[in-house]
Amino acid sequence: MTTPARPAAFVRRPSPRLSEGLVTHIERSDDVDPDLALTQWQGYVDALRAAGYTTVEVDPAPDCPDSVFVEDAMVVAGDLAVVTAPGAPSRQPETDGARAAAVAAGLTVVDLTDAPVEGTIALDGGDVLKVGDTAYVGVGGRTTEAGAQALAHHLATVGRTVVPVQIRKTLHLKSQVTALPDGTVVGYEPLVDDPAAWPSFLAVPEPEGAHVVVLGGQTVLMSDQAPQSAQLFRDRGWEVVAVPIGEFVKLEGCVTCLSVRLHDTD
Ligand SMILES: CN(C)C(=N)NCCC[C@H](N)C(=O)O
Repeated sequence: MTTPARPAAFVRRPSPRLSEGLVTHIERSDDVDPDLALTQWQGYVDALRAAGYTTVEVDPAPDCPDSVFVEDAMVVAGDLAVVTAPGAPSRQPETDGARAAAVAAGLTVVDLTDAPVEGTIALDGGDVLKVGDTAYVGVGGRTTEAGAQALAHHLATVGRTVVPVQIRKTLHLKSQVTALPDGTVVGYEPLVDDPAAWPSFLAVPEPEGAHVVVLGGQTVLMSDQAPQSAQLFRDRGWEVVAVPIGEFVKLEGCVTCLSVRLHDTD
């Protein structure tokens, strides 16, 4: 067992079948380019490394078109990894590799479904937005009420509290909002179910501007498809690393979905 130096991030190489990935809230694009996707994925991984992350590759799952969106297969809080129960049947085989990687990384690994909860337990990691000791969980798309309750059961063991949030407009909660360390929730208003539900909401001018990965310090990673939002973050004192991820956006992905981050304080 080799525990990666932190900050670390799990990533998963795109499947050659990426273009067959699921789309729910957007129109299917007929020009997903697997070679360009691989180049963009490598650029994303390089950006994490340049920011000081140790990247750990989860074994590829070539038969799972959406497996590059590794965030959906596990939720990590501190040293605990909760292997999820993806809401889409085609994505359920992705969890075996995620579990193996989490075990190999020396994390304490539990299965979401091992929880004393009634009802159908389903949850995608993209529905879990962590802000301090709170995990907001989007319910209504891929994640069920029982899934949120099961996550609450597991995260309670590491002192975290789950707050369910109903979602309707987007695939995942993190498709509509992400958060800065001070609790500011960032979103593109037309795609946010209820901006007023967030105590500190920052509206950005582009859909892709809603997705930030805080790399530590004052740096955020985001898509290069949101230049005005990037400027807004710069004006607020953030350094922005912008990466091209357009091939993944065509499949309803964003910067958060392409990795699972492990921080000392997470
Ligand atoms: C925060 N987001 C958006 C995610 N964590 N995952 C995106 C998964 C996209 C995939 N085609 C699907 O439909 O499952």
